[in-house]
Amino acid sequence: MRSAVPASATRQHLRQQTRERRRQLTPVQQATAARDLLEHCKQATSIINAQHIALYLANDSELDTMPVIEWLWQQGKDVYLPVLHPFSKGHLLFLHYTPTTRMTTNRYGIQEPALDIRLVKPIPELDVICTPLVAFDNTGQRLGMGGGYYDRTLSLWHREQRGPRPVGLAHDCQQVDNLPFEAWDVPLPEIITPSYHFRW
Ligand SMILES: Nc1nc2c(c(=O)[nH]1)N(C=O)[C@@H](CNc1ccc(C(=O)N[C@@H](CCC(=O)O)C(=O)O)cc1)CN2
Ligand SMILES: Nc1ncnc2c1ncn2[C@@H]1O[C@H](COP(=O)(O)OP(=O)(O)OP(=O)(O)O)[C@@H](O)[C@H]1O
Repeated sequence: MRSAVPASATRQHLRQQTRERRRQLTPVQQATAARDLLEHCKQATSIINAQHIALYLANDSELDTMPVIEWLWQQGKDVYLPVLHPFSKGHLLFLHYTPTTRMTTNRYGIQEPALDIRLVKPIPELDVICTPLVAFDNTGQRLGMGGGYYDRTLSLWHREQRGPRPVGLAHDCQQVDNLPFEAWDVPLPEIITPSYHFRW
């Protein structure tokens, strides 16, 4: 008989497993992955047609987005980064990011723009939100770091398929067979990895 393992325990276990796999990538593999990601992004209509694009700065062996960000700047696109909301727990703000933006380190050790109200972009005005993730499956289900930050950010998309379009970015080794998901988990309409552009 199968014993009942709570979904939360399985999710936690999957998080640990895929984060560990990602950490095994060598610096050369990371650099190659970042370059291959850029090549896919250059072909992605969702990105080509967007002007206001949110990305993230890599942390904990996540796929490095810096080559994509530099290419977007060259294309004259506006790039935004997530900032932990100063008082609305579990929510993100998105701030304009340029080569001269003043940066700070948030409570998770991730680099983010220093809070400046003038740089805040209301979420509905973003065209695309490139989301970090810890694991994904072959239906576009996504498992994040566990804070629910992106699930909240993408709730409009989830409910009504409007607002900024989410595009997941991940290493190939973050794909898993079966992701147990919860009602609030937002399935992604596309995920770009170094080797493939998934669309659902
Ligand atoms: N690069 C990047 N930026 C991002 C995210 C992300 O996944 N990647 N986020 C996506 O939501 C938000 C931050 N969310 C996070 C949620 C939980 C933990 C976390 O549990 N970190 C520690 C343990 C706690 C701690 O150090 O205080 C860990 O690494 O285990 C980190 C980030 C916003 N910025
Ligand atoms: N739209 C939402 N509104 C309110 N609470 C939410 C919402 N989405 C998620 N949550 C809460 O956030 C918590 C963390 O969710 P979950 O474990 O799915 O995060 P995650 O997808 O791994 O993280 P992230 O989205 O930050 O990358 C859950 O306890 C859930 O109740």
